[in-house]
Amino acid sequence: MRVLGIEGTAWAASAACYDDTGDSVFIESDPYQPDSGGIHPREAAEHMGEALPNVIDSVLTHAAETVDDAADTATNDTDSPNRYGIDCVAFSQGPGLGPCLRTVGTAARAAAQALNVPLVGVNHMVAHLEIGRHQSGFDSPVCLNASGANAHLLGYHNGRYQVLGETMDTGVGNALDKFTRHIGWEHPGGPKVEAAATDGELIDLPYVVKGMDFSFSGIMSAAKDAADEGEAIEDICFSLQEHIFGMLTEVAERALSLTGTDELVLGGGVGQNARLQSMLETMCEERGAAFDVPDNRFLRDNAGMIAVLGAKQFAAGQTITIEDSTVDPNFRPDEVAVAWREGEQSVACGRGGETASPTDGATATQSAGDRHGRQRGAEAVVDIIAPTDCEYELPARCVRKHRLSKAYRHPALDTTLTGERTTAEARLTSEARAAGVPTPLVWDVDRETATLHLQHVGEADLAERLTTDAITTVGNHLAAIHNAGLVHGDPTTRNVRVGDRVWLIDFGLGFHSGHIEDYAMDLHVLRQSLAATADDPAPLLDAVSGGYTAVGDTAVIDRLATVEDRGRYQ
Ligand SMILES: C[C@@H](O)[C@H](NC(=O)OP(=O)(O)OC[C@H]1O[C@@H](n2cnc3c(N)ncnc32)[C@H](O)[C@@H]1O)C(=O)O
Ligand SMILES: [Fe+2]
Repeated sequence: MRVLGIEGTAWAASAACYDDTGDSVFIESDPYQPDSGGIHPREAAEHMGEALPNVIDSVLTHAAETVDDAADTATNDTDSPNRYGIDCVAFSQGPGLGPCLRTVGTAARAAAQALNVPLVGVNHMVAHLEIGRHQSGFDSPVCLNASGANAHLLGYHNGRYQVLGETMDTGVGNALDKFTRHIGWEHPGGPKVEAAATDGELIDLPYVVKGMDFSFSGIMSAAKDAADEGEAIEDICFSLQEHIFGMLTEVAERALSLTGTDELVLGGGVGQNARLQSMLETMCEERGAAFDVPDNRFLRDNAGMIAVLGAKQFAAGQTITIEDSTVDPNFRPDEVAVAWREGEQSVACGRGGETASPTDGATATQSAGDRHGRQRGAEAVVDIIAPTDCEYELPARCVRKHRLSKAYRHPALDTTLTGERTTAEARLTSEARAAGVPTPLVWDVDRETATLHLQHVGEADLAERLTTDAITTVGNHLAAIHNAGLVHGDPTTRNVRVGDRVWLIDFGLGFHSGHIEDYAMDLHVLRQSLAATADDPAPLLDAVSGGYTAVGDTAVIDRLATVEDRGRYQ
């Protein structure tokens, strides 16, 4: 099969021919370079209008020259529209800049009609991740897309690419580009930040992770302010990379931990960054997970990824009529019916929990959910310990939680984060308990070694025993802590323990707040973890709202709708 792919969502006017015999991809691209500032949508669309016909022509010329390789469909008649051996035209239907997308849509319709072949509409974000899965051969990986206008973690579950986590404001590339524009550098800024970062030293910038979601607006303002105040640009660039890529690597690790999968692929233009690649590689190595990055030509915007996914969609019968081929600037990846993977394994197939062998001193008396003495989460190692295995006397059922130092992170940032989170966890765990919510008693906290001694609670993680009753209780508990001005920060199904009661644990990302936006984010993080891992999420999602409303403020539920509907492509 041969597919003509067409891309042009923002800056790359690109066409490609994918031939599944031999898995070959021929790409021809013509980038738009703004004279000054960032991408101007109208100028970019004009560029698409001029450049697309040329790149399509080059690709068709290549297709005609190599048509013998696709002899099954081609004819030798030089007047036949099928002399290129093309079976369908696939194009980026969204997301992207409206004026650019409309130009691409027009070019794709014209090409499909001229070649007399069907049209396939491709979601650009799904294409960024499918190319990684295609090239790696992984079964059901977590996919980190780090592109210009977006940043998110996706995994296949219940017939869709579910969003495990995403930016709550700007895309990662756009965040870097906004900073470089502020200091007067030409677009695109990402590669220039990478080059400048080689000589930098760490300065303090905001680091914002909320469950598996994250935000870049605070860090961008802080970086611009630092530049205005005369900080060395190399230091800002270095620190931007350490913070932003550290955040992305951390949430990727959380997603691996939550889903239980051990495969990660990277996609998107920012994925070309060597520091981001090495952080992810180190993180995966530490966990024993497999990591794969496609070649640069498939990371930045390109029509090759559109043609490869187009071929999969075509084979699954996903062609569209001209009438249905309107473009969608806000096309979300989780709107796509992933027909080409029907019946395949979910990303959450391994979510039975992470375990490692017990260490010396671990007791053999664990409850059902703790199959071994040691649990390794995304952040910490938790050992169930005997009362005698400590310098001071402990009650019988105890855990020692040690936050691990992460080799992928800058050492100074690592020390700050592990220390702050250890202290926050001790404080907020106790405060939530005082607000009437079951949480472990805190026996001791040592910020220096990032270690806590906590009461052992519950029998299993909620992830292993998802019931509407338990979720309703989690809704009650979240409302109760919010009523007390506390935010959990990471209430996924791995941070709730169930047994005789329902316990909230792991307040390491918790903080004090009176803002309903922060409360709504807690509910969003919980809902996202359910939607991405539960077999039948609908009743569980209802239980979150039901439980919350029974105890808390309905304004938070209203805000949740806004948070989840928010257009996040900037
Ligand atoms: C919707 C679509 O138009 C958009 N595509 C897009 O923005 O182009 P993409 O090629 O995926 O990513 C471009 C971004 O990638 C950044 N970038 C490129 N090389 C980089 C590098 N070495 N380090 C950091 N950022 C880099 C650029 O600065 C720019 O912000 C998207 O996928 O979000
Ligand atoms: Fe892109």
